[in-house]
Amino acid sequence: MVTSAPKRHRWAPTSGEDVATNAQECVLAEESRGGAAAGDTAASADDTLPPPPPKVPIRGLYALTPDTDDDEWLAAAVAAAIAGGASAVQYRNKTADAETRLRQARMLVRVCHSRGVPLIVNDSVDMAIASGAAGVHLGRDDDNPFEARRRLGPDAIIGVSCYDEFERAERYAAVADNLAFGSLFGSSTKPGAVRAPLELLTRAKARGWNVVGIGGVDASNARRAVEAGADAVAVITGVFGGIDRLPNAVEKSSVQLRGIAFRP
Ligand SMILES: Cc1ncc(COP(=O)(O)OP(=O)(O)O)c(N)n1
Ligand SMILES: Cc1nc(C(=O)O)sc1CCOP(=O)(O)O
Ligand SMILES: [Mg+2]
Repeated sequence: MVTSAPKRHRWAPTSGEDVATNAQECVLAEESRGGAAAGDTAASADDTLPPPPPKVPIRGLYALTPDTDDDEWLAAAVAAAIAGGASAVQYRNKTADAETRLRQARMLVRVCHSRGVPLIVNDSVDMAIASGAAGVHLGRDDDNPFEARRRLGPDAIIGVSCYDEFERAERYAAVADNLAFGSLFGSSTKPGAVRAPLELLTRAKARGWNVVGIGGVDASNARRAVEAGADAVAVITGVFGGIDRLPNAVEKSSVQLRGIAFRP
């Protein structure tokens, strides 16, 4: 289901100050060097993709991308989220066509894996395989998690959406690496999403699962999710914001959220 219109970002640097952000410098410098991210913002002749980092449980800040057709902004914003402390990134785009999604997923594989951060693809095992992603996130309308494990193997990260249903978590706990509950708070990305009580996080944590909280998480409420038991908070708006959020602002929101969400 389409949940939001694609966003155009008019972030391209127009002044020296705008350029002077870590993430933009990183992407632009790598482009000018012809380095790891050079082929990331445009079609690359080099098809080699960096492999995922070794699999570890997702903890702290898990950044999910907003819908956009602006590849340059997306690469810079994701690099900024990682510079700010995101420990995993999910490529989620509910409005782009398949060609755009594959191009963007492969681009983000380069951005993320070259920085030691896993890139998870939303919804589709095929897309995860085709893009060289570290794993996939599956909801109730997506591929079956058991089939996904069979196809992707033990090293892939598989996340499963559980909404407000503890029974769903019990069904998939054996095959999933992480189980997501939400929407914890009111979400502008998914305003109609069912609300999940924080207490579900506590129950899930007590079972020893890797627990992800999602939905309307921002710096004002992330602590409640973590105190209830979330190992990680999955965030779109609270990290990437609305249209035109500059990469340095993405980095700042990531620093703040990571500081709240990461338990040493
Ligand atoms: C970490 C995480 N949790 C939940 C979701 C939602 O998945 P789903 O219900 O399949 O909805 P869409 O994201 O596909 O609209 C998620 N993507 N990631
Ligand atoms: C993608 C998604 N899944 C949800 C769930 O409840 O399963 S809530 C949600 C939206 C998350 O975006 P934001 O951080 O902008 O609220
Ligand atoms: Mg889905």
